Amino acid sequence: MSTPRHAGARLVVVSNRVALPRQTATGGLASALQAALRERGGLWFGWSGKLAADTAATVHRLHDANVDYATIDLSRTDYDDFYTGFANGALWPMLHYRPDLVDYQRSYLDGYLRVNETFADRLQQLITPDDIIWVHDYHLIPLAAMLRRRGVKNRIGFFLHTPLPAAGLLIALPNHRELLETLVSYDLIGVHTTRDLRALEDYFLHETGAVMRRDGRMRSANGRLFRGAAFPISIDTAGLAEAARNAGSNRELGQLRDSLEGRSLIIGVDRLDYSKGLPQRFQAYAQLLERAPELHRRITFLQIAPPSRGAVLEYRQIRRDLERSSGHINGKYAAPDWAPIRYINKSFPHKLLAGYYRTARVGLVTPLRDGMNLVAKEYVASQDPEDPGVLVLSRFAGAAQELTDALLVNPADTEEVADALQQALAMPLAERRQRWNAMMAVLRKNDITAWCNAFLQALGH
Ligand SMILES: O=P(O)(O)OC[C@H]1O[C@H](O[C@H]2O[C@H](CO)[C@@H](O)[C@H](O)[C@H]2O)[C@H](O)[C@@H](O)[C@@H]1O
Ligand SMILES: O=c1ccn([C@@H]2O[C@H](COP(=O)(O)OP(=O)(O)O)[C@@H](O)[C@H]2O)c(=O)[nH]1
Repeated sequence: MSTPRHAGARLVVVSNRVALPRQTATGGLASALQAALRERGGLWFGWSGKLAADTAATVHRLHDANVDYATIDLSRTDYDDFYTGFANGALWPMLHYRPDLVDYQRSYLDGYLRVNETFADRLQQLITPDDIIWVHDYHLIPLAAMLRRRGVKNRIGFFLHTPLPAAGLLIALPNHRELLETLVSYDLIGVHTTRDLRALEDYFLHETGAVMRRDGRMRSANGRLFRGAAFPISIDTAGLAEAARNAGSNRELGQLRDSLEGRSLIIGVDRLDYSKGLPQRFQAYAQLLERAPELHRRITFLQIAPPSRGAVLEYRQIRRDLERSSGHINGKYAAPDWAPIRYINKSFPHKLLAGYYRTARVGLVTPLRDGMNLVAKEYVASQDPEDPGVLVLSRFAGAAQELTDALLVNPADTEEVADALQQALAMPLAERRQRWNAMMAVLRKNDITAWCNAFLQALGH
């Protein structure tokens, strides 16, 4: 076998969201890349998460545990147009099959392109010709094209962390071709699942005039060779399992356990995002309470939902809706000594979450669409092998392609979700173990290191 070109080369990761040391990373991209980079080392370049008078006036440098960080601030206007406006007001809903929520404005697209140009300028000053560059997510689609225009010849890979809908939907995005065709400047485009890959190839072959070659690469209309492939992202499986094992002495975990007084815990952990299916999840839980009075006082549903992207209208709306709906459920079913739902708009550190997951009899993960959903994988990895809990998982999370031993549900079918909750709560130990072992085998094989190596191996060839 030939030596992959990436062997020994420095890895330069570029993403909008960067998990700076000692920050709680609420978002799968940040959690996953943090784990991948700590293992392999390299440079991580992206947004600092802060606003300043001017975009990228300074490049902030930091070194911690094998990783160099280089981050830039954004001006208020660039944050509004690039992050809130185009990336999360137009691209995110489109990529999550919600064209009805797309708020497309030319000024947002201009801001998006402007920030990508700034990323290209700053990045060019940080890289050397041997570096392998790995760009992440929908915020930075045109970055490679902009780097190529500046003469950068390095291998450049791209990974899309969201789902990719079918071409028939993508073409509803104004100027889709100008934007998406820039992807051909990458040497490799990674997506999570084979469904996303089919959509990618279909888009290029049928909408842009690219052709598929015998070796699996595509040739774009302007003659560039590039390739798409599926790499389901994963977690630090062994690390999570260890954190969950060791969480026992944590004071906050002890407080949660004491407060349960022997009740079975159902846990949900999601950014407060309309793609996560939270209103439907709350409705399914209410249906369970309605149909199974014998479960009253015997179960508690803990939903952790840190606020996210609050500058986008839909995110503020969903927050209000869920406050109403959780209040309604407690108002209707609670007793003086029992609240059926605990709903928390706060983020928790990974290590504590691992203990919470292990305490929960059921992990409830029901996004309407999700690129992968790392919470589903973290829940499984955190379980006690002797007494594992049950994962109820949406068919429309990328994770469902691998975690086929979860109880798979359609999140829009709230009766089905209520059925699955009932089944999970009553599941005998032997079946729980058998399902957990099967899922854990998948996660041991495809952990974050395997994911990172698979992508870089493919990019190196
Ligand atoms: O950076 P934010 O705007 O605060 O949002 C957090 C991240 O959300 C999305 O995460 C995705 O990546 C996960 C890992 O691949 C995946 O499991 C999940 O399904 C995706 O939703 C977004 O794609 C990231 O860019 C954001 O940083
Ligand atoms: O309070 C919280 C909530 C979430 N997360 C982490 O945020 C990530 C969420 O990733 P996922 O892929 O499930 O969804 P995303 O938010 O990226 O769409 C997971 O690693 C969670 O452990 C966290 O650390 N603290």
